[in-house]
Amino acid sequence: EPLSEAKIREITGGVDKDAIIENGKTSENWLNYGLDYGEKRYSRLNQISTANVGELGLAWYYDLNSRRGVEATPIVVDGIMYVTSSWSIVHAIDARLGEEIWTYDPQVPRDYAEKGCCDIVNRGVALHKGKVYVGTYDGRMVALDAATGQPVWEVDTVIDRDKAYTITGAPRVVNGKVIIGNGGAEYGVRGYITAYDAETGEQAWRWFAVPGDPSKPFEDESMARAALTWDPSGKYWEAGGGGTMWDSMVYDPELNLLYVGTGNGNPWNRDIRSPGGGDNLYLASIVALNPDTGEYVWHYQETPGDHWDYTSTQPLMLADLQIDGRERKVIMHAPKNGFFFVVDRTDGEFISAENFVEVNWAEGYDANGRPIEVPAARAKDKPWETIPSAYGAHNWHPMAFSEQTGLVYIPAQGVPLTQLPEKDFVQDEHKPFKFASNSGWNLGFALNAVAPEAKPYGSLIAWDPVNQREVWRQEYLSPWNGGTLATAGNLVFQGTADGRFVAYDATTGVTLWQTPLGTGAVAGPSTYMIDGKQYVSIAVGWGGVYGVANKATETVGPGRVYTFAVGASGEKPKDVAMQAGELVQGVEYDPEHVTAGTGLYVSSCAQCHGVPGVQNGGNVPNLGFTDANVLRNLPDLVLSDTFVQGGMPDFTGRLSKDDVVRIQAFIQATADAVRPK
Ligand SMILES: O=C(O)c1cc(C(=O)O)c2c(n1)C(=O)C(=O)c1cc(C(=O)O)[nH]c1-2
Ligand SMILES: [Ca+2]
Repeated sequence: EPLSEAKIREITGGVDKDAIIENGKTSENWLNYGLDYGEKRYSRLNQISTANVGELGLAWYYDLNSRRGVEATPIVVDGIMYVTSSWSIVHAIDARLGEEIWTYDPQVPRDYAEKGCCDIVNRGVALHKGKVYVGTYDGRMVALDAATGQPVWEVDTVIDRDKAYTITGAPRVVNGKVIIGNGGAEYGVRGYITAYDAETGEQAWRWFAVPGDPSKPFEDESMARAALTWDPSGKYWEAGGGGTMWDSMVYDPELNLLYVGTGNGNPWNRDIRSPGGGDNLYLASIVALNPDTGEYVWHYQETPGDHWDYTSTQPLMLADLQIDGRERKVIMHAPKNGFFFVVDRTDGEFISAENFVEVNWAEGYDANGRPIEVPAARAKDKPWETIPSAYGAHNWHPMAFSEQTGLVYIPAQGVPLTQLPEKDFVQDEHKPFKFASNSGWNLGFALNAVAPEAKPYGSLIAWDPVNQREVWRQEYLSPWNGGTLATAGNLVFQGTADGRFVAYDATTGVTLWQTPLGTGAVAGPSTYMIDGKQYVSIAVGWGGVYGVANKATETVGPGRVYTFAVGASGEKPKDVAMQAGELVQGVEYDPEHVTAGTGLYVSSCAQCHGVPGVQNGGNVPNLGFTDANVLRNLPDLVLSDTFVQGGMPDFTGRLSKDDVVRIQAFIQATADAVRPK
C-alpha cells in the first residue's frame, strides 16, 4: 500500500535536531548525510553481522535514470528514502518496496556542466521538519515539500553570476538553518558558506574563507587577520582566491560549533596567487564557526600556502578518543595531502598527524602542527611529481569510524600527476596546453607535461587514529573507490571502482561477502531499520573527477540504488557488457597539425575525454575509441549544440573550424601511435 501524503508529512515532520541526536543512540534511521551530526558513519545496528552477512541478498533496486556520477548517501526515515542523482535530481523512494514516491528535477541548464570541475554530481539532500533541501549544480538552494516534491522556496546562493560557482555538496541543517558552500576554485572564485532560515529561505549569515579586496572594508575580523597572510601584489581578490567549502560540514551540539573544511587556492600555484608567499588563510583548513551567527571561532590550517590543490574539504569526523590517558574531543580528518589529522575540536589545538599513504611534499608535522616541507615541492622552474596528487590521497568519498574497533576506514588512493609551473600566466586566458582553460580553469601549472613515474592505486585502509598507524589494508584494482560504512555487526561496507559491493570483518579486513553492482560505486552506503529488519543501501553511478575519463569495470550500468537484506533473493538486472573499444582508424589528417592540436585538446577536451587511446573513457567517451565517421565530422559536432544535453559545450566562438581540424589530427595521430604494431 503506497504511503499517503499525510503519512509522509507526519514522518518527515518529526525530523529535527532532537531527532538526529536521539537517533544517534539507536541508528534506526539515517537522518543526516554522515548519519549523526559528527558524521562517523558508525551505525549501532547489529542485526546484520559477521555471522550472517554472507546471507545478504537483494531486497530491491531502483533506477535513477542517470548515466553520470552518483555521489549521494541515501537519507532514510521510517522507510522513506531521499537520494539524488546527476544534475541534482532528487528521488523520494518508498524503501519498503523500492518504488518511486516522487522525483524533482531542478532543470539545471545543461550548458552549466562545464562550470564545475568534476562531473555533474550531487552528494545528497538534507531533511528537516517535512522539507527536503537540495543544492543544485548551478548554485541554487531549493526546499521541497517532503511529501510531494513541490518546491516551497528557492534562493540563488551565487554572489557573482560571472563566476563559475556550483554546488555539489549535501546541505546540512543546524539549529533551524540550512547551510551550504559552493565549488569553483579551479576556475577562480572566492569561497564562502551561507546559512538560510530553513522555513523561509531568508539568508541568516555568510562566511568567506579568504579575504576580498584589502582596499575595501573587511566583512569581519577573521578576514582582516587572513589578509595579513596574502601578498597583495598578486591581486588575489581579482581571481577570487579560492577556499571553496564544497563538501564537509559537521556539527557538535554540545559545543554548538560547526566545522567546515576549506578548499584549494586559485590559481593552484602560490607563486602567482601570492608571489611573496604566505600561508594564505583560510585555504586548506579546518574552520570552526558559530552556526547561529557564522562567526569565526578558530582554525587549523593543514596545508599552509597550498600549492598542490591539497583541499581540506574531505569528510570531517567528530569522536571522543582516549589519548595519553585523557579523553579528548577530537576531529579526525584525512584530507587530500596524505596526512591523517587528529585535532582538538574545542579549540583547534593540533594533536597529531601521520601520513596514511606515501607522501613526498612533507616529512611530517612538527609539534606546533606545521608541516616540515620538502623544498623541491615548490620548485619554480622544474616539474614536480605530486604524491599525493590533486586527486587526493583521499577525496570526498566518506570514511567511517567504528566505535567497536576504534578504527577509521579510509578510501585511500594514488593517481599519478606532475605539475610544471606555468610561465607568463594570465588569469582567464584560453591558451593551448593550459589545462581546461577553454572552460575557464586557472591552475598556473601545466599538468603531466612530463610523464609521472608513480603507479595508480586504490586501497581501503583501516587506521588506528590514537596510535596513528595502519592496522590492515585491502588493495584494489583501481583508485576512486566508494565511501565506507561501519556497523555494530563488526562490519565495514564499501562499494568499489571495479563494481562490487563488499562487506569486510571490521577487525581483520577479511572479505565476508560481495556482490556485483554492474558499474563502479563511489558514494557512501547507508543502513537503517524498517519494521524490525535491517537494510543496507548504496547508490551507484560511476563518475566524479576521476570517473569521467577512466573506468575499472567491464560493464556499464545506469545510476541505481541497491538495497540488501539478510535472506532476500531479488534478481539483479542484467549488466550491459562494454563494447571492447577499437582504436579509431583511417581519418585523414595533416601531420603538421598534430602539435597545435595537442595544445588545443589539452585546453578544451582533456578534462572530460582524457588521453585518446590511452585512458579507456569513464562516463564520458574516450575519443581514441570513437567511430571514424564521428571523428571525420568533429568540426560539425564540436561547433554545434549536438551534445549540449549531455553536458558538452558548443565551442562556437571559442574554437574555429581550423582549430577543430587540428584537434582531429591529434586524436587520430595519438590513436595511431598507441595502436599495437
Ligand atoms: O575547488 C573546488 O571548488 C572543487 C569543487 C569540487 C566539487 O564541487 O565537486 C571538487 C574539487 N574542487 C576537487 O578538487 C576535487 O578533487 C573534486 C572531486 C570531486 C568529485 O565529485 O569527484 N569534486 C571535486
Ligand atoms: Ca579543487
